[in-house]
Amino acid sequence: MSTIRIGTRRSALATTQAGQIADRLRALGHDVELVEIVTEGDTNRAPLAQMGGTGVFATAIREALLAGRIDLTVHSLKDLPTAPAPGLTIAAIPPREDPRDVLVARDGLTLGELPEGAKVGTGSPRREAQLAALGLGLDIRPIRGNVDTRVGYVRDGALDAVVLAKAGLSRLGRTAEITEAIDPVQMLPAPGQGALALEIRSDDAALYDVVAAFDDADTRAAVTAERAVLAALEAGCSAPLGALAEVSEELDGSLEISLRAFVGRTDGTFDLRRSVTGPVDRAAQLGDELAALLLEDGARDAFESPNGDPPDPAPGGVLPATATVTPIHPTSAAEREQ
Ligand SMILES: NCc1[nH]cc(CCC(=O)O)c1CC(=O)O
Repeated sequence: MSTIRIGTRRSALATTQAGQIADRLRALGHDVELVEIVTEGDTNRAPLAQMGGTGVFATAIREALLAGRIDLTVHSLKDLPTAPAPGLTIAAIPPREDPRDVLVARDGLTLGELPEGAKVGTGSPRREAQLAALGLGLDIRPIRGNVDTRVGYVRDGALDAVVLAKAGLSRLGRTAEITEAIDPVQMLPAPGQGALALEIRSDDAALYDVVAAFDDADTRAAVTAERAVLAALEAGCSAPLGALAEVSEELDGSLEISLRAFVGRTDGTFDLRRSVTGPVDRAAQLGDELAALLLEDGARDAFESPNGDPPDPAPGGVLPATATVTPIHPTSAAEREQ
């Protein structure tokens, strides 16, 4: 097989994730080359929520895939829109890292030890809403930037703490800076957090056969359930929504998913948490059922700001339960943007 070109963003996290997959492919005897792709999310420093919604990071990379400039890309699944990309296939979802959010605080402090009024940085409405719901009187500050920049705000004293995904820190070898792994009872992660998605062109059957071996069925089932909640609520990646599915083995040997979700308001005035359980082969339906429960109990209110502004619409759609190889359907750039 010819050289496998892996497209990656320039950030430390993106190149590390792509590099780890490159290493695994090389260990199987393949030639691999990393190709850097610049995305709008990398060049525009505006808050992501203001930058045209879902898929800021994914769009440019997917265009490079469809154009044949690269053969494979490694997405952070939580940054990937739920709408399927015509002509592309998620060939593998490898075993997930710890999906939890973590606190990096000054002086080794935990959430409970932070003083009232402590400045906590996050650019995520989901994290902001769940921090606010704790009722600790924290002063939540909007921040953006890569992992190094965000941790830097604590190190240089600008902030008392920041909240980050544990998976990002562990992939960068920086777990020593974590001062608390936040219990999902307090903070549910983003759908797909800690998982990677390996995407290829749908007609690249040879590469599919190589990459599909990296797929982990339990992780795929879990993130399918989580992303179904996101899609059914038409929430988009910047909504104050958290979801976590955990797969466990029952006494009879069958595999069960336990799925929890949160929707809230960033000011903490709305906080709704519900859960469902069921067999792994019903992952997507469980997500739909949980979304229906949340809607029944007023989830729509969470996505409307207190001044009554309607939420940003986002396209629906769920990740396929199993990857399929389908021929490319030519699509316009406008359709791919969705
Ligand atoms: N939105 C940025 C982003 N995308 C994926 C990760 C971390 C790794 C992961 O969740 O897979 C991060 C950093 C963070 O949220 O702290």
